[in-house]
Amino acid sequence: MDVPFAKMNGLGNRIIVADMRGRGDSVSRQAAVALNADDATRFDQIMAIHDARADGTDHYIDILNSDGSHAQACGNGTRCVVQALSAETGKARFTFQTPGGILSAEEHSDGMISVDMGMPRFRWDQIPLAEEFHDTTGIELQIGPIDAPVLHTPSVANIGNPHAVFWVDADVQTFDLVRFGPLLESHPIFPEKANISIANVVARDHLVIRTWERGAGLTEACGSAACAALVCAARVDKTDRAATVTVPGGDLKLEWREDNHIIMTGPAEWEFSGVLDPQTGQWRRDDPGREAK
Ligand SMILES: N[C@@H](CCC[C@H](N)C(=O)O)C(=O)O
Repeated sequence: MDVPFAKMNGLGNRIIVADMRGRGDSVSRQAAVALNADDATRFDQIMAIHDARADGTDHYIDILNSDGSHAQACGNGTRCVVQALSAETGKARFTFQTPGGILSAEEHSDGMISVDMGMPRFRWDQIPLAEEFHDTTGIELQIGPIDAPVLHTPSVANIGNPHAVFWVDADVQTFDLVRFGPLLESHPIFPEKANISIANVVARDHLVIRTWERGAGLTEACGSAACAALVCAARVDKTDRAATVTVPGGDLKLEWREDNHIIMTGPAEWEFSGVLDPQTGQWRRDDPGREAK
């Protein structure tokens, strides 16, 4: 039976929110391939809303990357889920169980949405890495010629999902992330692969990043990568604990609170709604009158 869905985005991170409540299945890999084959529904992540599976939570959220792999966290996608559920219920606060843990989120009166992305983890076996590194603020990894690496010594963090952040003092757009990203994403040092970001600290309260996402490739925004860049910078005093992180799609406001929780605030945008078959990916619009603004 078909399910309602919304095509949305979080600063250009292409999100499909699928309403799987009341069903025992999730969106199939076949459906993901079919949706990605259509320009209108091509996505970076699918956020599948399921009935709650843990006390004190509103829903379980399953996260699918565009290559069919499952992710543990999706900051931009979580904001889209909040906006969709808030429009349906009139509620502003939600608690979700995700594969990466329990997330709380709130939609503010100005439409911005804050997500508590939980606490970062920095131990080598929490990222995870394939070998022991005592100092994860900069691990031995580089790309390019041995004597003149293009990118090297990344910081690593787990934000529910694994991240590597390479620091540069140049425009992040000038690095060939399309070439380097897939090589680094699947580097043997990352047994669960990794999201690869290039980060430029432009001020103590402002970073600019660009991300090659695990399982999705180059995206306009990656919320968990923005969180990784901030905490990796702040833990070595490159920045303060609160900063704006600029991604190609726009700005996110982040705060790494003293209680070790990371709060990410940003927008979500509805594009169109429809219904889809979660097994085949066949879909149709159901609300032609309510086109994106
Ligand atoms: N775009 C997401 C991250 C989605 C998951 C990531 N590709 C992974 O597999 O770890 C975000 O906004 O956090």
